[in-house]
Amino acid sequence: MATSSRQALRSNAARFGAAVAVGAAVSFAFTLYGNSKAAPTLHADSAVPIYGVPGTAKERTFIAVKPDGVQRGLVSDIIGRFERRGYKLVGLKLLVPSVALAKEHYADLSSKPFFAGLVDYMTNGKAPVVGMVWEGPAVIKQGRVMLGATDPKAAGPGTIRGDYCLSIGRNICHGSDSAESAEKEISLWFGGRGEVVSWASNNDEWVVSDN
Ligand SMILES: Nc1ncnc2c1ncn2[C@@H]1O[C@H](COP(=O)(O)OP(=O)(O)OP(=O)(O)O)[C@@H](O)[C@H]1O
Repeated sequence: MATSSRQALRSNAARFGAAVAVGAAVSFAFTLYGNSKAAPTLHADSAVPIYGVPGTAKERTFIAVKPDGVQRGLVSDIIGRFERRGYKLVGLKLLVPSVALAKEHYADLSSKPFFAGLVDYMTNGKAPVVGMVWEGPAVIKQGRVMLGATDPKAAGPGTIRGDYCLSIGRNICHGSDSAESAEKEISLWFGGRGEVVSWASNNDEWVVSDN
């Protein structure tokens, strides 16, 4: 990883740590001087940006089941794999993306010969897209590992694409490939107020604790 990326992660983590400390202090003061009801679990860490904090347990990534995955009834399998791994679902929506959204999402591929077909396949409404935000340690990198290689013919068995696909043009899913992509894509697909929900899982103690 480049030094600048490491510094960015450290500074993100430091900012997150500071936000948590402030949140804890406010919560403590509330317990002492406010009414005695426990603080709600939802939005307990509302200081976290919707795209999460890379390099921490609050790292987030954008995962999508593309129209072929929805049409083929693979949504529950893909969600199930992330849930069983221990990742936390913090955003979920079903939509036919607009042409503008698909073009912005795939902007880096705009000069490719398959771009027009890719945008049409994502937006023509023959099936919707399921957009998701998943949270947990190293979820950006591990999400890509779980999806498998972009070209399913190179994807290993046990990966989503290795198990279910044959063609690069019908590879059923998408996952952010870096912290920068995750920030861009989560903001693009889940920019609306309240569309990403921070919540405390009762499993955290059993899944993400390092003792
Ligand atoms: N040669 C190709 N022919 C047709 N479609 C392609 C081709 N290469 C890529 N695509 C489509 O464009 C998508 C984005 O390609 P990209 O190179 O960004 O790979 P990726 O980041 O692994 O894929 P994704 O962004 O979907 O996770 C691919 O998932 C695939 O659907």
